[in-house]
Amino acid sequence: MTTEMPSPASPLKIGTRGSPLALAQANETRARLARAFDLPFEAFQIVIIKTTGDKVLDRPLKEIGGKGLFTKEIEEDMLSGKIDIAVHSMKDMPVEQPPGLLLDTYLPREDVRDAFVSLTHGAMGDLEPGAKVGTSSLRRRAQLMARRPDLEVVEFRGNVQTRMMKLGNGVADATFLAMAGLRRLGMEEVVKSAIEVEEVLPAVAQGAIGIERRADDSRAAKFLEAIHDGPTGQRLAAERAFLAGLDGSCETPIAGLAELDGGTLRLRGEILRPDGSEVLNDDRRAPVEDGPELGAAMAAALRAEAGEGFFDWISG
Ligand SMILES: NCc1[nH]cc(CCC(=O)O)c1CC(=O)O
Repeated sequence: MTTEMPSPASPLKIGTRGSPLALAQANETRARLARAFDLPFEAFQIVIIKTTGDKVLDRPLKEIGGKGLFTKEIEEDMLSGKIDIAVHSMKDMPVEQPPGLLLDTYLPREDVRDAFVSLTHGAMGDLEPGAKVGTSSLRRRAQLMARRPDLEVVEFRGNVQTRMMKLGNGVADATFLAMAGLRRLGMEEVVKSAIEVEEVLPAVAQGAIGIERRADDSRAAKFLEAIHDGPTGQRLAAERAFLAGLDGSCETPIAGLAELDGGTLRLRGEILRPDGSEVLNDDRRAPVEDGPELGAAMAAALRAEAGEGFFDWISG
């Protein structure tokens, strides 16, 4: 079977959420595809899909609950053929995909660090006791409370523009955002300081863009193979195995980062009680091809160290 080339008359359809960050990521994917195959941009069509997570803005995500809040509608449209591929922030993706879909293509990873963002303070250390930090991330909340129990955490949702407005209105004195997202939005100027991973370990898969497709779509497979970044894939294999081994989702305060050092993969992992009162860390190395085993082994070790109560507390 020869692969039909996408053309402006018969484009490859790229599904995405409509947020500014999601659109920037979809456009980056489109540009990379067009460049790799020397095709016009119009051979790749961006299709915006509204998800439950986009519709419900007035409640914390953990209250709305359920996996795939930002992906269900997109995956349904892919299975029904309305779109061919979908672009996602890997940080937000469940470790397993629905039957018939594959998520195994990654663009080169951006900066993995969190950024300290504030209109009034330069770094976390400048915040006076009682200062308010806005975040809706359980990981960032727990990490902050572990380091600075004297600060107040306030619930903070919405896109980057909304969060900057809330800082301006005094809802919070500071917030944490991923460097990667701010870079992709061209908004790096709001960053007061980048937080090194030794200080705050980022979320699993932070800074990585993944592209999903139907398992039986050979045309999509051929196109995605050309833009896949192997090293990012090796790193995410370890990180996502770690998350899977902890039954982790966006509802669990877990951090993890894999890095390549020649033929060696270094994985750092962290689990926290939601109130930051206990933090468990691990740091291990393995050959690059053993990422899944490395992640699973670290998850098992931290699970054993934490004991049952640690996780009951998380889900309770
Ligand atoms: N959960 C929201 C989300 N998902 C991906 C990013 C940023 C881009 C990335 O980490 O790849 C963000 C915002 C943030 O954490 O600042």
